[in-house]
Amino acid sequence: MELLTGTVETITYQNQDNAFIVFKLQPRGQKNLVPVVGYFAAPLLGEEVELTGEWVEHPRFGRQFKAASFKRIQPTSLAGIERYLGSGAIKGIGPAMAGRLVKKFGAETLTVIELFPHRLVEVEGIGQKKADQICQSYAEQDEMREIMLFLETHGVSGAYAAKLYACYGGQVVAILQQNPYRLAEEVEGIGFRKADQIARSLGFDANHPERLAAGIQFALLQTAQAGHCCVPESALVEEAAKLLAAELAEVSLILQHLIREEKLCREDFHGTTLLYPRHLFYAERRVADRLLRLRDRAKPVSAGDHQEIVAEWEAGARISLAQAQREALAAALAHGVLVLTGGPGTGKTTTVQGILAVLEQQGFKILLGAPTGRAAKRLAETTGREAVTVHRMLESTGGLEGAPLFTRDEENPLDADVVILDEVSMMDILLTHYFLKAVPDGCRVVLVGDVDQLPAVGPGSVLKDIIRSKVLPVVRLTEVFRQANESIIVQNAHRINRGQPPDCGKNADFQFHQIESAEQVAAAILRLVKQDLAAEGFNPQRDVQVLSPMHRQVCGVENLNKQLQAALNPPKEPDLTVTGVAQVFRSGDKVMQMRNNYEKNVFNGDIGFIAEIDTNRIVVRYPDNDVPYERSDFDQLQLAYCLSVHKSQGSEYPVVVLPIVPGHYIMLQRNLLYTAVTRAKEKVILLGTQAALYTALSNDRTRRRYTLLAERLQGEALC
Ligand SMILES: Nc1ncnc2c1ncn2[C@@H]1O[C@H](COP(=O)(O)OP(=O)(O)OP(=O)(O)O)[C@@H](O)[C@H]1O
Repeated sequence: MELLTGTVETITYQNQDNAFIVFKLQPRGQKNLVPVVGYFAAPLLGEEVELTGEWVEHPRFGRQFKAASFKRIQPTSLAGIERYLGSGAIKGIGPAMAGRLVKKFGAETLTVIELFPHRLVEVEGIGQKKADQICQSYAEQDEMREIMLFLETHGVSGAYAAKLYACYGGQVVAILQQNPYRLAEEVEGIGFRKADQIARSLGFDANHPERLAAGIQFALLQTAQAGHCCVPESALVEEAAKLLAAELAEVSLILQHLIREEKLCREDFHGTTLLYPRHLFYAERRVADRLLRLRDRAKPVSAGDHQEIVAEWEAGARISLAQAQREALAAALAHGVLVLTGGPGTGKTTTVQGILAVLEQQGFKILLGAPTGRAAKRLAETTGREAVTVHRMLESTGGLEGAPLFTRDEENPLDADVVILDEVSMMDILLTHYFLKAVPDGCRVVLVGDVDQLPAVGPGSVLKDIIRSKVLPVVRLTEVFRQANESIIVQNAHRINRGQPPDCGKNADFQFHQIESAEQVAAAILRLVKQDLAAEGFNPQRDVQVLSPMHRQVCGVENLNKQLQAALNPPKEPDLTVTGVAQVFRSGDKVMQMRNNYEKNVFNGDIGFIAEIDTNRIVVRYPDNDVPYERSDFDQLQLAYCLSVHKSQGSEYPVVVLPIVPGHYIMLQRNLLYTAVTRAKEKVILLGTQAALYTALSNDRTRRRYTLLAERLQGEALC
């Protein structure tokens, strides 16, 4: 290992994700600049650093210094001090001011800022306020430097330093030494694994109680990520013990402690102890309470026979409703809560129109919404009224994932007599909780959705649980009104839902391409999208949506995205490419927002196109707005040429293309195929093997999610 000391001249490249950095160094006492590469947080321009590393010969870039670590040394030369101060690192000092400071205080400049800041006002252009600002910013830099050094010594990339500093200020080091596991709960972007890495490097024992407690919480949240609201105690202990490589008894002991301290919640149900993360426990309880209360407290409708009101509407609208549709209208008049479910073409929209009309006739103020932007847009189109996302209805004001902030709540409820929500199969327990909190007493709630679709990505199976409970009014529409010749997609969706193979014989709007190998399927998808469908007049980017059951493998989302990007949006010269998390973005790319971002007003599943791109900034054009992303937000975006079926929920596309190959067998489920097919309006193309198709059709074992919502609604005696 060699030592190399010098001044940082330019930062050539910096990758925020893995902290890989390339910069040019002016070695002390030498004339020529030297390229340096390494894995650490970037030093500041003009900073003096001492590098430890070795000289290597890069096949393309030639001789360079590969630094294993570096230490910052305060700049000593006048030019170095000026450069450092003028680099923008210190708030209130630009290059010109840096020059004036160095001219005035010379080699003592940094000492003056640090120890005699009252002298700063001697420099032209610095008043007391500016002097205070410089002094404070310098102190912060100093603290940051200390934190970075501390983190680097413990094997954590300095990229986390800014995050930690923003959260804890100067307390970071003290907090890390006391309980680094706090980070997993308190700092966005740091999970248990990272916190554990820091803790272990700080010398925390593998069986330290804080470690075991954090591991249990982490395991519990992972079950929520898999869609459960709660988990049996024995399963949690086993999972946490495996994760922590700890004894079951040790984990169990800490778990009891956490329960006593109410860090997580417990419910005994028929001899099984179920454990909940606190927020899901309260959400589930309140959703049940609220639904029962709303069911029984609806503002009464004006006198009149409900059946007559419905019949009157039918006559006026010149429509003859099916019996179940009539029941739905009457139930909406009679009860505070109504669930309306049914597959495609069973007349849900028509029924909603009827419900709207009869309730509006009562003089009720009605709001319409859906969990995603696309679904809200569709609802607006089919009803001809304003419909918004649930987030917008609740007037979201930001907050974090899992802890959103809404203006509308029990204290400031929605101004409505009726709220109708569509695509409720996509509502998880938390969003349902926030929604119901904001519904005032006496207001009617109509929940519409297709219970056979995949459940929400988030925890719970709200729609299914409500139906299972049998204590709230539910109308299930089963009669398919669309004729076979009108929509082969609808007919086939119902066949799939019954476990029967789709009819792919004659109709070009529902095709099955028998292809044996996954590689050939991927190649056929590219050809279809780029050539065949384009030749039929479909826009490959806007009209066609490729879906996939899985992320990995040749026909998985990741690979198909890469290939479709190369085929549909190849690099243009000169074209800037920006590397996000494991993917490359280019101008014009079709991308999807991966999680709710209340501040940017863009939500999980929204799709747009990259309108502007720069190393540190991307602007995505969504249908309703342009949204800028800074580098640190890039991980919120994913290429959307191909989407997982889960992510496509609630959206519709003219054409859906779906690989269905044996390699995806874990995910080959009937409701997944059903969800994918029902996304298409005009055409469905399945590519793969008959065997894989039959596997999907015959697998209707949808994994039951652990929730007790149905039991709570039924008033089961829970502890
Ligand atoms: N009672 C009825 N009698 C005759 N036709 C009906 C009846 N109800 C609905 N339809 C017709 O059936 C078709 C499907 O109805 P609608 O759009 O309401 O169903 P949907 O469940 O919302 O379907 P999708 O989810 O596919 O949009 C429409 O053409 C509609 O006009």
